[in-house]
Amino acid sequence: MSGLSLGLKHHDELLVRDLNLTLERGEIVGLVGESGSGKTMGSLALLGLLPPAVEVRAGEATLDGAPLLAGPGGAVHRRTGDITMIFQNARAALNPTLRIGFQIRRVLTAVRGMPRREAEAEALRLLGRVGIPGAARVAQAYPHQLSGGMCQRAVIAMALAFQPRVLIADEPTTGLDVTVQAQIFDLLRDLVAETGSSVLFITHDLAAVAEMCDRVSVLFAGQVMETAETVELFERPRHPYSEFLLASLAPEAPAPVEQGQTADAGVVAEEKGVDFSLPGCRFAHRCPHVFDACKEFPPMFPAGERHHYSCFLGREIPVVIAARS
Ligand SMILES: Nc1ncnc2c1ncn2[C@@H]1O[C@H](COP(=O)(O)OP(=O)(O)OP(=O)(O)O)[C@@H](O)[C@H]1O
Repeated sequence: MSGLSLGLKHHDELLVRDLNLTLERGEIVGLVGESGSGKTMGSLALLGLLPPAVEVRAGEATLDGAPLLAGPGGAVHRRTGDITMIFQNARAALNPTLRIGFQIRRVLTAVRGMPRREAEAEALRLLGRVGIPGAARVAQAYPHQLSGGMCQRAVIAMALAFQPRVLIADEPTTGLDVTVQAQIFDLLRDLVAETGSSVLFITHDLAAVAEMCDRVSVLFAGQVMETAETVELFERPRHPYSEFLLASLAPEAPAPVEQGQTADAGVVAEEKGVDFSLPGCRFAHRCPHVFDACKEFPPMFPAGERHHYSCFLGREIPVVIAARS
């Protein structure tokens, strides 16, 4: 995905600005950011499922070289199931009036054209594959009869039924207890290794990124602040916002508190103070290093082969900006 910009219809401001994202086969890429930073809208654009008030202003996306999204207007061309998404509240993603097994079987017959008998057996195999004990019994159950963790496993089984090339996992373990969370992480990692699908892992939790992701993009108020391999980001962050997030992860260091914001062990809080109509860096109002250059929108500067960051700090200030200030 390159240069994706999203805006509210009839408004000039951009909700997401110039989002670039690449997923290699079998790779888990994290999109981390606080509530409202645009993680979900960015992925919904790929699915052609943006809410009516939100539109694609610019950007393109391809899937295995084939065009997927061509903005503005954002026409989406994809085969059903090429990209599937799992959400935080798995129970809500399931139809409460239909048995689990039927819901998975329906995908297999409708999307993959499997005969009914074969689909029945495959649905049970998938339920077993995602670690559901007693798959035959669970296939007969309704969603309300399952725990939250079991519902998420069933939703992952349904996602697998599509044989997706890309799985978007939007906060898939929020609300689940830590043991179940760890099991779901293990499951997703195993599935990626097994199927070669790619995962776009959306989260507000940097610790989850450390555990799950090969690479990560850090989003703040619709602007990508930094993108790097996960280890590189943790060891050599270049953006002040990434540094701020990482500092909040360190157990011995009290989280930096800036202008009323608190950070809780790498879990990013909700951002409320951004004026989306201003042209400059969106983190400027919270940045301890803010200077004149930040009135302009910072491009992505390279810090390594797969490491880029959007900040003028430590950079030559472009002549055009120096002249204005
Ligand atoms: N249905 C909608 N119609 C119009 N604007 C929306 C809608 N849903 C979200 N937005 C706006 O789009 C922006 C990005 O929201 P988005 O849901 O993508 O953030 P997010 O990072 O996924 O947050 P969260 O972690 O809370 O899900 C926000 O400014 C939000 O107010």
